[in-house]
Amino acid sequence: MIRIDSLTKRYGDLAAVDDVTFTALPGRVTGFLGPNGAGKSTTLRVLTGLAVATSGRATVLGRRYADLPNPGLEVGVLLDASAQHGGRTGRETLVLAQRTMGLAPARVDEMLELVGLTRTEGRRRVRDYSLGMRQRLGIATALLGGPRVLVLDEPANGLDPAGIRWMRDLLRGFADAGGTVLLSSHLLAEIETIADDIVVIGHGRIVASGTKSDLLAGAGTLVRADDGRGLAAALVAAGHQASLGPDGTVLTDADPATAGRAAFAAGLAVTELRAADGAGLEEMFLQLTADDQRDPALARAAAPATTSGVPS
Ligand SMILES: Nc1ncnc2c1ncn2[C@@H]1O[C@H](COP(=O)(O)OP(=O)(O)OP(=O)(O)O)[C@@H](O)[C@H]1O
Repeated sequence: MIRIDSLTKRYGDLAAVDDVTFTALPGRVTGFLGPNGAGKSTTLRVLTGLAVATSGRATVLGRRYADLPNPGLEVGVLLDASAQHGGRTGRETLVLAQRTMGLAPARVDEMLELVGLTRTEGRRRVRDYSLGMRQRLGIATALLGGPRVLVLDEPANGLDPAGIRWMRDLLRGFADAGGTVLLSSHLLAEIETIADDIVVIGHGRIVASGTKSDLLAGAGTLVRADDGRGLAAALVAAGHQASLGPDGTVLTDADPATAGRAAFAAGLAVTELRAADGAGLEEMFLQLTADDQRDPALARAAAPATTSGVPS
């Protein structure tokens, strides 16, 4: 289990992470979702002891990362696949980690095989690896010590579609076997296909979190009319929460039939009406995390779908 508790990390005046609290549970894949600069990497860096928190606490399996005697045996970490030493071969990279962790040498070849790097590729220098191959090597290093927890920052970067499917299956299997997976991404679609629980961060703050199904179920209804502003006002006047998105669609917490009736009562012709589902989640993600598009009404509309943390 991973616990992030009232975590704040400041760089001068900037609160890169601002009072963030959430939990990643065993047996589940938790997606940590946010746009560029939202504070995902900073949170993961504090969690893995690479940055010091200004306040609050981050623990893995009940302890701070720095207090784990042989961390690689407890938690596998991949924060930046391109940061691996370019002058070493993939195999050497794994051998070094294997010796540092005090593992049997056979683990190296097992891991190369597991991540789909051939013997020939294992003998090539990392500087000659594609980004996708570096991700695979990074995942091999993370899994080497047989940890119960995985922390991955944008692990799908550089992977081709088959690679993404491979990684998804690998992480699913890891969680199904009782492991805890926390992975970050700025891509909703990626998180949506892989995660059981989703934590959305924007401008250093958690803006929504819960199970994926809760977030999807609470995504509401998307309605469009020629007069979007009038439509949003009519829905609010009828007692619903509604917000006008940048593309003219209105996201409301009313069900589709109720939203359609409210528009009809206001004399507005509806040109599109559907359950928001994933589109609603995307809309919510975009609006809750982008300063210039943020709309307090939408934040309120999203509120019933959110919880203070991933349910335990
Ligand atoms: N060492 C640092 N010094 C100063 N500011 C920093 C430092 N590290 C991160 N920041 C700032 O903190 C904020 C959060 O950055 P962070 O890298 O955590 O975002 P992110 O969500 O991981 O983004 P991305 O998806 O682009 O990787 C950004 O405004 C970034 O510029």
